[in-house]
Amino acid sequence: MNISPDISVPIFPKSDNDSVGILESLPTHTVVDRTSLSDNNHAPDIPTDTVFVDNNKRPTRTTTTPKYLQVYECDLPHSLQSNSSAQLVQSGKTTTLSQIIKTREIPILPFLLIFISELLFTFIWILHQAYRWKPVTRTVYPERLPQDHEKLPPVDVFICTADPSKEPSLGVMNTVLSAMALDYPPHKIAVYLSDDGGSFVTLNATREAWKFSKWWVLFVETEKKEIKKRYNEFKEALENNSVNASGSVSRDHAPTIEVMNDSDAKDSDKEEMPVLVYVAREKRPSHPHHFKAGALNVLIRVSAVISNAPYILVLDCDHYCNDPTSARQAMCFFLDPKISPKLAFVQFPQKFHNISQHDIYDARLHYYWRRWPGVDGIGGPTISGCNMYLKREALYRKKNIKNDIDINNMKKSYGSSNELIKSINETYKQYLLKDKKINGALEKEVHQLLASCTYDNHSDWGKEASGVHIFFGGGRLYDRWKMSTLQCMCYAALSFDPIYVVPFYGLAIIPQICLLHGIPLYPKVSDPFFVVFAFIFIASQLKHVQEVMFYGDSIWTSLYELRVWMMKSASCNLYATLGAFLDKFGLQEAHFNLTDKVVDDERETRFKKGIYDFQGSPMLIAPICSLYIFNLASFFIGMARIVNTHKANELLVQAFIPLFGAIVNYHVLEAMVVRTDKARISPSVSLLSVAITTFILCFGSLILIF
Ligand SMILES: O=c1ccn([C@@H]2O[C@H](COP(=O)(O)OP(=O)(O)O[C@H]3O[C@H](CO)[C@@H](O)[C@H](O)[C@H]3O)[C@@H](O)[C@H]2O)c(=O)[nH]1
Ligand SMILES: [Mn+2]
Repeated sequence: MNISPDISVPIFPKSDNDSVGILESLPTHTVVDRTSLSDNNHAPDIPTDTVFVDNNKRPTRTTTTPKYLQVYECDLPHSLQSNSSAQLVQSGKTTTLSQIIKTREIPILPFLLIFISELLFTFIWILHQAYRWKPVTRTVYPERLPQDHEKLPPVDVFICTADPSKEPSLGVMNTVLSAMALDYPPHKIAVYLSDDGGSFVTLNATREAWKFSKWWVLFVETEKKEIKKRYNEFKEALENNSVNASGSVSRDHAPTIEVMNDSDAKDSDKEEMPVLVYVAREKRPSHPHHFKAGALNVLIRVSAVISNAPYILVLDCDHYCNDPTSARQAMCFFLDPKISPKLAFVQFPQKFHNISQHDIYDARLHYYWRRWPGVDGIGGPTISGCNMYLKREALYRKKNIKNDIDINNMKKSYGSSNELIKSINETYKQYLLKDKKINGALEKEVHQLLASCTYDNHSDWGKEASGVHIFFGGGRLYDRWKMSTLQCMCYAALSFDPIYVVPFYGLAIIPQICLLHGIPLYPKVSDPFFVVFAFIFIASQLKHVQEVMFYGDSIWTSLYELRVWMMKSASCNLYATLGAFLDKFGLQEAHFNLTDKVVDDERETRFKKGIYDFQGSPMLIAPICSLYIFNLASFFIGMARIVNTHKANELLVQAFIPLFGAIVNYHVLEAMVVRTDKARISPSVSLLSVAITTFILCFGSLILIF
């Protein structure tokens, strides 16, 4: 199931107002780097009272009720009736489970599990309150930046790609072109494309992009027809070039670094262009490559000896800049004398295109972005993987080495490359020769050292950076002991997101099993405490709806968000949590699968129509279906029990829980029994789910014997 599709759409001439992409103009958010107290060498002479950024602090809002906080009542001894057919074999004697259950007055385990689930919900809810403390939104004034282009600092742009069969060249090159065409002095931009597949398809496509970029970057409105023609030719060249895309990818190759240059330049091509560099780092099967993190580390080193810009924009290959002013906006923060000294990066939100009207998969991630102003106000958000402008100096943790001129210590920190160490100590210097060719000695250094697969093993910085699974996300730039409690709470809330799986499963199974056995877990409807219960539930739902609508989304978005949260908890977060534990205890290494960016027309149509696609692996779909069938069955059997035993007063809450789940996830039922299209839930997965449900119905009751 494609829960969060990354969908590329080609950019079109930048004068067309429909050029699209990812970097949106506002809001921008910043992060404070407490480890790097820079003196901001790169800032031009700017009076300290110049204001580039307006921190518009919204008033703190009051607390809210937890999403699933439930109150635990424990004085509930009940005679247990069971029609379970499950049988237990005990010391050679067969005893029905219901008999065992009947002999126990109070089953402790279900109460304990529900209590733990509620505690976890409460704990995560408390962590989330930190987001409400001090939300900040910011406004930038790019027009106040120095008018003299020479005063703007250079920017290196890093773009990562790995496999042209999954990440089609056209999309990748559109990203490259969007970065080259930023509204920024062209000679201050150097774009580095990292190709982890070491593929000639990507190398050739980069050469084609370089040729086209000369038209694109220097494009003027009157040449619109011409540029469209050129763009079509460029597209065609890429298509022809991509014929054997999957066969071109290699996991075992020497490094290739090619600076695109003007060997075929005509005299008329004298205008200044951004630098474009293709980098395929060395990869060997025997050496861990650390995925995107490893690729970015290589780009940091290679770019240091080629353009060494003090600021770095990181983009995924399908996240292009739709707003050409993003670099200037970022500079409003970096050049602000008050903000800059403690600033490590400026994070732009990720925006996705081709999202259907209702966004049934919650692909816009509004749930996530809604919280961003809250983290901004209390020290700054995490890096979200791409679309951020980083300060190079902060990456080097220069504060630690500022006074250290001992070359051996430097080599211990940064590895054996003299050129890299020189670049760290010096302020910005253009290393490229005029004809955009690297000189022989430097070329050797880049190939043999900086882009090699073993360089990281020989430097403290490399070991530290490579130790993080995906790049330096989530506070890598922070000294965790210097973070405020509130900021730690926000970061913890983010990291604990998958932990929801535990209380989610608790509430999706335990009350239902108890319902089937007539064991009440919650207050009676006639009990005054029931009102508290109902209030907490309704208030939490209404609070969610209010948050969604306050952000500008429709009421339906809250339903889709709830659905996606439930589906994720039931399936992918379950595996993610299990995987993390297995990895932690060394039982199974965590791995990374590249997201397929190829757009499948049929899937796209379904997506646009708001029809869920259940063609994913049965591993992902079966837990969702099983929980659905189990809850539906529990509801009906439970209702029959309530009617027969007149226990509505005691069991109503427990009947409501599966009913609520079944209504919210009606689309699962529809996909199993109503739909006939290709993307429905296949009968085999439904059957498997029925088997799993039967298993839970039979053996789930075991928890009642403790
Ligand atoms: O060995 C690899 C694997 C991936 N990538 C690149 O890394 C980027 C992200 O990979 P993708 O498969 O698109 O992962 P997603 O899960 O969609 O990425 C999200 O999650 C990642 C992990 O947090 C972040 O780094 C990304 O920015 C964020 O968009 C892409 O440009 C890939 O080409 C590499 O360069 N080398
Ligand atoms: Mn992606």
